[in-house]
Amino acid sequence: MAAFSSMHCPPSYSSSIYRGKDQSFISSASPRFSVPAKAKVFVQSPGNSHQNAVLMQDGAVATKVSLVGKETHIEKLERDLMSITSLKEWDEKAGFDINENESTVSITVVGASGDLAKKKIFPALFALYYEGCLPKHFTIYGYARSKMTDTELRNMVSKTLTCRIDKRENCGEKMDEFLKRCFYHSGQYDSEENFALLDKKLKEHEGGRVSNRLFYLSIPPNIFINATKCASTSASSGNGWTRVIVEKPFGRDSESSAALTKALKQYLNEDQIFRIDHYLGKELVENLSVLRFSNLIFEPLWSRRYIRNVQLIFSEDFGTEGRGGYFDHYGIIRDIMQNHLLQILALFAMETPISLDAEDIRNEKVKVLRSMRPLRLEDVVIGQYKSHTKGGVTYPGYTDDKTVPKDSLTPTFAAAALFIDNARWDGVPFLMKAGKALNNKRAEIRVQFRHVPGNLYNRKFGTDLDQATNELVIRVQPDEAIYLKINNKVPGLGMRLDRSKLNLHYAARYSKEIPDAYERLLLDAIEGERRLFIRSDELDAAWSLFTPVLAELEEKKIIPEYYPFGSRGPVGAHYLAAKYNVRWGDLGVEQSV
Ligand SMILES: NC(=O)C1=CN([C@@H]2O[C@H](COP(=O)(O)OP(=O)(O)OC[C@H]3O[C@@H](n4cnc5c(N)ncnc54)[C@H](OP(=O)(O)O)[C@@H]3O)[C@@H](O)[C@H]2O)C=CC1
Ligand SMILES: O=C1O[C@H](COP(=O)(O)O)[C@@H](O)[C@H](O)[C@H]1O
Repeated sequence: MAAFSSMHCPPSYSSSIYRGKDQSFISSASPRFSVPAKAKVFVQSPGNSHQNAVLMQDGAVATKVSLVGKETHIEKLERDLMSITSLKEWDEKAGFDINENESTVSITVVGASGDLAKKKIFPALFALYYEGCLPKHFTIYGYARSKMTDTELRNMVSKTLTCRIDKRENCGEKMDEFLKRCFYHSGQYDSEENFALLDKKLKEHEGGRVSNRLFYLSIPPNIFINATKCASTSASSGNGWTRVIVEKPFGRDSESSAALTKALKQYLNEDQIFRIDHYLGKELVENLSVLRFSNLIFEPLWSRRYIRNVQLIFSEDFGTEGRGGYFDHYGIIRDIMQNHLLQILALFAMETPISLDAEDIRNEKVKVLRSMRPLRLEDVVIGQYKSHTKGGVTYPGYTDDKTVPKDSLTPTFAAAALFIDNARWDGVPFLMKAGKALNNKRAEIRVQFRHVPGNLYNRKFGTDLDQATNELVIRVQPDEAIYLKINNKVPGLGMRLDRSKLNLHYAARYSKEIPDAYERLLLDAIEGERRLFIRSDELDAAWSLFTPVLAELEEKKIIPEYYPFGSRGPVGAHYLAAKYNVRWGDLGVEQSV
């Protein structure tokens, strides 16, 4: 059967076959098949009246699936292969064996000695292993310049691995098994020879099987291109797929991003590039589309007709902590808004995609981004945290970080008002707020609905109608929840109203621990599922919204509003919201639910 199928790690769309374009069907199972690069078509579901064909593009599985008989979709397929109705027959005709014993996946973490690798990537890979989501034959290689033996890597990695709260059974044993599959190769990021040596080692582990290779570039952006070049020229798979996960930042403006894309495409096809935005892998971000498109009650309200404003809020209660050198070159707008918050906005605001196919979803996201007005300077407020002493403890200011220039104007906080000029969202402010060293850590989406016209109960709310507005809150983290604030009669003989919450609190509703975003994204990359990765045109559209204002902020040397470490951030954010008749929803007294 399929190399990576497992009862424990269903892909996002597993066990469902759903309708795509022109009555075509998209099979969830398809991306799980590891098919050699030369394959053109693969027909599955023998005996099923909806025979599915999976088109291959440059060695990657594209989930465009057609009903047999729909000539428009199958014209391009090779006729002799069209008649194939079983895996066995495919193997015989195509001359490949895709039995799971015959294929491998090698995952190379480039920059394995770094912060992200330790904090997120290795733990996510272990979680996938624990859940039985990695293929039978897999090998993990750490690659970096630091000198380390396999044992030293294993020691380093072992300190970062944790067991799930709800799944501790055999966890220690599983860790040992996992660590035995981890190896290390020391090399320079710009050395084809060093990557060729890695290739040799990978081949030894692959033992002549079809080799699929995933490179995770967990390195500073200035070395992305060299590492891609070397990995692609000296360590690509000869008979399977090769994919590269690229971490953000994808440039620092339209021009540098386009240059990065161009350079990457010298060595890789777009289909091989997996630009990661880990917010897309977060449970509640993934759930956004489910909430909208599989509940009748939300989609009809999802427009300027009923929604007054949308707020996308990110805050952290710690500073740049050791990442000041990186951060100072980028700032909060590039670090959080241009990617994480904008991606959420696009998913939130997009039209219904034709299907759940990656390209259909990404097409809709691009349309939203292209319908947006570039951000204007007058719609942005920036801030920077300064040192603050509280309870006898002194918290450092941003420029106290030794890697940050003393006169840095880099924003660690920003608020912005964005607009989508399309029929659905015309005039609705989308407010973003992102900051470090604030009073709490959270990420949420707040949807404030319009006032009820001619509300019979207006008198009960006094003059502040905002108090009575319905608000839908999607709390992405921490303590995931979706709740809707409604007006309700307080039980009793009188007529007193209060605001109550219809509350879906994940910890109370689901006993299962929520997987880390990196787990989902790594699994998707292994399976060739691109839905949660950023396509180059999305990236271009995202940069064109922010590039002009970023340039203006820098050219005009706009001074950020200073705010104390641990505070609620600059007051300018309130004025910006007030300009559009909005009040930030996170500032009211709101008990955690
Ligand atoms: N850390 C995080 O929380 C997040 C990081 N990212 C992105 O992920 C990527 C990796 O991040 P992170 O792990 O923090 O990065 P690190 O700064 O920890 O760098 C990773 C590794 O790259 C090597 N390296 C560092 N600087 C240089 C340099 N100037 N020249 C050559 N090699 C260098 C080092 O390995 P060695 O010296 O052994 O070769 C280091 O261990 C970056 O692109 C970052 O922007 C994205 C989101 C969050
Ligand atoms: O991409 C980034 O994200 C982290 C926040 O991620 P989270 O999953 O912990 O919310 C942020 O700290 C970092 O500055 C940024 O580069």
